[in-house]
Amino acid sequence: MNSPARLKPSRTVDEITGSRRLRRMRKADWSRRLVQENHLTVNDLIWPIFLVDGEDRREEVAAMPGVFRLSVDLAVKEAERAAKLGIPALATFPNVDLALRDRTGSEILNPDNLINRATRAIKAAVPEIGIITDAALDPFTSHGHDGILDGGIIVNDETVDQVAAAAVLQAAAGSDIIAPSDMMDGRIGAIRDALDAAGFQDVAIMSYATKFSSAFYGPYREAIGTQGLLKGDKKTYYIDHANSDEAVRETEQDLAEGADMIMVKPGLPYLDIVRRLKDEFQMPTFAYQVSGEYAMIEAASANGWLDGEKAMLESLLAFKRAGCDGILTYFAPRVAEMLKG
Ligand SMILES: NCC(=O)CCC(=O)O
Ligand SMILES: [Mg+2]
Repeated sequence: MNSPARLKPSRTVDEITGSRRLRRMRKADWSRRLVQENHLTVNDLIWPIFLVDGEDRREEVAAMPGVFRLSVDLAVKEAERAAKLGIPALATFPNVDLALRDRTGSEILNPDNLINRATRAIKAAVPEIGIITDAALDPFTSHGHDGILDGGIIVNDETVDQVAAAAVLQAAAGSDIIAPSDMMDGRIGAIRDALDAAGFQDVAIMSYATKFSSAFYGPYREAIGTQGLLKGDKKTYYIDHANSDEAVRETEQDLAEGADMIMVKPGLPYLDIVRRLKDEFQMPTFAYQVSGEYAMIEAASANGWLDGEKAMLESLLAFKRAGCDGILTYFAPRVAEMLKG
């Protein structure tokens, strides 16, 4: 019989590899640590947190076990914890009272809206932590879209005006980085102009340069309460997930308009985009490990189908390997605890 095991190879492994045996450096923990190329540290973490009105309120997001909507007082406590853990920055996302949502998302222009109140409270209590705010309309609109809806169309330019005005209010509340997630054309330049005109030259912009139309945002929509509201999809403004050149064009434009940092979203299924953008632009590059990615790891882990902790760490290190300078991740406090201990 011609069993493969019995075939005599014509060359030895040393002949085949030229004695370059790559397993040599993998033989022990110490040698693996010595040649490890990428590392995850607490400095790589941005923690997205969800906000809700009220006091002493802490509601778990059903599709995101371990993730909570927090009233501002509790968000301040979590910010204190994050700062103690060494997490550099938080990104806040509000679940706005339904009564305050309307067709144009006008509540985003309230200087005392949930985001701005949270920013002020956190900055007052924990000035050393960075605050990143999203100047996007979706938590504020009655239809869950990221723009002003007019005759069935998400109108670009009116949305940009409103987002730029909201960015100034967020900066005035103490936000350090404005991170607009809506993908309207021209928003980065408009926000930069508006911030500069208002004297906020030092407030940075992290562009959601490449936000793809994706099924992985599902649990987030539950978290901010837009899942029942959203009609249709966001394909007229988010990037088609079939495209990669388009992501380069979007990023080029946002950088030309004044973005200080760029972000890719979702994360893990889009590492090719991360690598491409890092190679092309050499800018501070981030990825958002979104709600659906978190939920997948958590669900599989809860079922005993994979080791959740290991999968979490592996996924985060993969972002570093792909070229990320940092990751927005709901795992941030858990990872920070682990890295500390
Ligand atoms: N503007 C922020 C998001 O859309 C987050 C999406 C997610 O975590 O699924
Ligand atoms: Mg763009």
